[in-house]
Amino acid sequence: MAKRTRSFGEEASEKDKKKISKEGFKKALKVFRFTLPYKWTFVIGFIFLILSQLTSMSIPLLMGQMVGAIVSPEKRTTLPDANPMGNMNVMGDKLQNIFHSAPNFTLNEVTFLFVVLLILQAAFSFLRVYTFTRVSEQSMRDLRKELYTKIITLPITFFEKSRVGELMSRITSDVSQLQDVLSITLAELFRQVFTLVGGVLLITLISGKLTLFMLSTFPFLVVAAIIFGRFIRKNSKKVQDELAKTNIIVEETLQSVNVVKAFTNERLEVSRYTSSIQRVVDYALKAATFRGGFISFIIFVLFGGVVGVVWYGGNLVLTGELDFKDLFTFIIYTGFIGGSVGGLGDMYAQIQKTIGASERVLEILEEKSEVNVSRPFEFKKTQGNISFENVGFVYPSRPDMTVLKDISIQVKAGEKVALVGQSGAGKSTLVQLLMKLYPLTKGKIVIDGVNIATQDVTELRSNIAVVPQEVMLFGGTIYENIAYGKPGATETEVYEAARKANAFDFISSFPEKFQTIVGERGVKLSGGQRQRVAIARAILKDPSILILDEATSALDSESEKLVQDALDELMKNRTTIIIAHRLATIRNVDTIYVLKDGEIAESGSHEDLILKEEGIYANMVKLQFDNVNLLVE
Ligand SMILES: Nc1ncnc2c1ncn2[C@@H]1O[C@H](COP(=O)(O)OP(=O)(O)OP(=O)(O)O)[C@@H](O)[C@H]1O
Repeated sequence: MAKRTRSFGEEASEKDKKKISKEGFKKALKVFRFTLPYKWTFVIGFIFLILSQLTSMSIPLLMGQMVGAIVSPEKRTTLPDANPMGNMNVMGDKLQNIFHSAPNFTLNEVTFLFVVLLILQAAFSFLRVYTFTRVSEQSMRDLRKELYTKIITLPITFFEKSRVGELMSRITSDVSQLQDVLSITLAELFRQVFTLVGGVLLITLISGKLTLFMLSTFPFLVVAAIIFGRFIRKNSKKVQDELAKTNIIVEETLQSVNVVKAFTNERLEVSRYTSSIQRVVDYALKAATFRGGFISFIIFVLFGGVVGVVWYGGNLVLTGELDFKDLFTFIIYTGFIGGSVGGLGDMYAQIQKTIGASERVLEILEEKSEVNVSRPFEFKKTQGNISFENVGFVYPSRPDMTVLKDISIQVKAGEKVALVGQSGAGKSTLVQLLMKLYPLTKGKIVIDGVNIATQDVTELRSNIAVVPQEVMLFGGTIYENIAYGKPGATETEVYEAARKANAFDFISSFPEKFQTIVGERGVKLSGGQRQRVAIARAILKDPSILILDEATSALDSESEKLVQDALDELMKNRTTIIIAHRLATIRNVDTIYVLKDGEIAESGSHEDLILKEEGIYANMVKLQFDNVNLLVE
């Protein structure tokens, strides 16, 4: 994961940030349980981090010694020769006295030490980066896996209240944020605190007076950071909100580009987009004014501080209170400390973002799954006797509207029934309840004597196949799309299913045959062809219960015959529930149920119902018949 580079003073995304509270911290820690299996690797990484930090912190000291060896070589303790390797013991003694004023080393010695230090530093840094990345990559893989498993096993009610884009961003950007923290931010935070505390301690050892002088510039920095920070945050938030609105315009218009074009609203959309991005620029410039002011102020104070330190330290050198090389070391440490103070602001923003991300991730992880994928599943075929007993239902998202009041339907194994009724009568809802997509409000649904409320959803749904109105194909080959009905199906089984579904011929007519790519980026299949692929998929699944949600848009008669024949093949020996729109197709079913106001208003065979005077079904048939006649005329 690449480090997110952010310029000094720039704010992290405002909406992603959370106030740092005890609760937030606790939650963030919960997400980090995914690192536990790799804790020892993490500890090793941490040791390397400390070692690399110690080596970094020694650099200014050695630089001071180097300067000392250059500017006043006469004061150095004499050594017999310039060969540093032969005098390790003497070097050891000198190292212990590194804080004392006399320059200890010859230029060669100190250069040698420097090289050793740099090699160590390089090795430690490499090992630190590698081990931390290892921990973060592995633990975030585990987290992503658990998150995806959780999302895909959540009940449909969860998806009704969440947007797909949002869920995607949890798996992608929220987890990336956590990953950044593990591989970069934690180490950076430690480094900066270490540099700050260690640096201040070291410069205090060099000169307490000068340290106090240097630290006196800090309050200015802190007050400025608080005042400017508030304005910057306010404006950055506005920029981000406006940017989000701009993105929504792009997303919505691209998704419904057909509508935009049909209504020739390109000009309108361009002007909507233009004014929105202009507002982004306005707010961004306002924020930039504060950010620029803040940065110039900080630069002024930082460099002013350095000038002040050089001036005051220079005076101490002139009065003999401080050695020149120590002043040099002091100034470099001051630079280190300044850098870490500047970085801490960004760290704070990163931690806030992390808390936000971990809260959102946890929110999903704490939802209740309807499927346990880790439990082995054994397929048990049902016979397909279905009984709806006084079923009542209200959608959880619309508690004020009773969709189904009291429905009782018995379907024996192998029977075919049809549900008819006006649009919105609750036909689709009833079959969704059979698939246990929602819990019933009242009554029960029993399959082969088992109340589905107590049944495992995988067991239940593995016995049901749906051929929906709008067939969705996955991006992939036709072969893969059919085989989706039975993962692991043999080639012969897939071809056989395609043949039974009347799909073999049209598939064979494509140059790539079964390997033709369909879906968003592939070949567009016609409505009838898609239906036949869906039927082949269902044939392969070989369920005992079949749900057919009839396509409302009539296919042309040839295509309709092919689809109908395929459906007849599919329906053989299966309990079938047909959600019917075109009544002509359900004449032969065993029972037709007419839904009205959440209840069964009429039921019986086509012949029975058609004879009912003023009957709802008889009326519907008459209406459709009249329409067809009108069309023919
Ligand atoms: N997920 C949902 N959340 C809330 N209300 C819903 C949901 N799905 C459907 N409804 C409402 O429930 C009622 C029944 O819808 P349903 O889709 O079952 O009707 P239908 O008879 O299948 O209609 P159509 O013939 O148009 O497909 C409608 O008023 C609909 O607005």
